[in-house]
Amino acid sequence: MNQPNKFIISGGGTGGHIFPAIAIANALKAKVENAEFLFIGAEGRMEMEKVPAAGYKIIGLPIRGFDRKNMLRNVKTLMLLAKSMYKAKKIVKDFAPNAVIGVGGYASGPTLKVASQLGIPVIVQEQNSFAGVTNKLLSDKAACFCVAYEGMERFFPKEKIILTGNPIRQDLQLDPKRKEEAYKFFNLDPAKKTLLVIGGSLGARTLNQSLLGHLETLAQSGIQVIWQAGKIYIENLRKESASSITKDIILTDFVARMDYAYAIADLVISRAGASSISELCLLGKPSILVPSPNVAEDHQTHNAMALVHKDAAVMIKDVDAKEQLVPAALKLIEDNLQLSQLATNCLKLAEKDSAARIADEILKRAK
Ligand SMILES: CC(=O)N[C@H]1[C@@H](OP(=O)(O)OP(=O)(O)OC[C@H]2O[C@@H](n3ccc(=O)[nH]c3=O)[C@H](O)[C@@H]2O)O[C@H](CO)[C@@H](O)[C@@H]1O
Repeated sequence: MNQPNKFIISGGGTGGHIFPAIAIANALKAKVENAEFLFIGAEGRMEMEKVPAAGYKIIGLPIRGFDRKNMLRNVKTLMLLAKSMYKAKKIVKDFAPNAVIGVGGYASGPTLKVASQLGIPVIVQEQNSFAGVTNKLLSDKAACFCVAYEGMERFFPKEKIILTGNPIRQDLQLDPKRKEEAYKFFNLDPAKKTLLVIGGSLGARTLNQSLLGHLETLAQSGIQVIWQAGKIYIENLRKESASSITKDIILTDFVARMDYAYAIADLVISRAGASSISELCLLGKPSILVPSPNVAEDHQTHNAMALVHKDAAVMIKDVDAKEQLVPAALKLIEDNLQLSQLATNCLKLAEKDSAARIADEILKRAK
């Protein structure tokens, strides 16, 4: 019997949906000879850039989110939704995949809906402890839901849930050679401690303001910092921080080589997005988590608390960050005992081989 080898993967919007999608494709590629992939994303969103950079083809739908405040704008949004459904149907029919995988985000709604209408098996991967709107709407259509947290039967039928963990990019694995390369890559000093600051895939205003307010202290602390500010914040931040940025502070909009950044990080300050948390656990990185208050049902606090309860991370609330974050980080990064306890405890929470396990579930259900 021929092995299923054609897959559509749909979703995106932020790195938290896109990178798991790429990890799933890579895992399928490792298992399936002559595998063919097509990604379906939303026009103008991050996936249209990141997916081709990972070597996969993507087509964009003209879809966008509903605006709760501006009803007039939603008339246009409805028209775009109809257009997206039509376009998705044509793409799915033409490509004729053996399975369609949804990772959350606007584009996965129409794609998964038309796939299920066409009788193609649909598999959903939900990264968070709280299900996204699109994924919830698919609860009766999908063949299974690969999830990362317990208790997801609040959102999906119990018999369809499989606890796989979040698929993490394989290229993040640490090795000593990579560490050496990483110091060179960032032009940083192996003799100094390194603090990595990551505001999720888009950057985080609160983290930026917290660092900006303590820049002098940071510059004089003797540690070095990789500071990911986010595409929308970087320009202003460069202006505001110019006089205090030393060669020990690397300010960037986005870290393309997260493998290098993690490799040399003694401590990570991070938002509590699902993939960020899974990566910190898999790599055993001590962290201070500052959950975003701007996400559905405060799910980042739930994500963070799963670690805090096991003494596997420190949490600082968004409202306290400006005052407490930098002093807490400077204290923790010098406390080798606490750093190593946090590292050991978060390693215990890692779900290994998630991408390969999800690929197996997809292959079991593909037509
Ligand atoms: C504000 C918002 O809506 N956040 C959501 C979004 O987060 P967000 O898109 O920030 O996603 P995650 O924290 O889950 O993942 C971020 C990913 O981007 C990568 N990365 C990040 C920064 C960088 O400079 N370079 C880089 O490669 C990280 O290594 C990681 O793989 O999706 C997540 C998964 O559904 C949710 O849990 C978050 O609540």
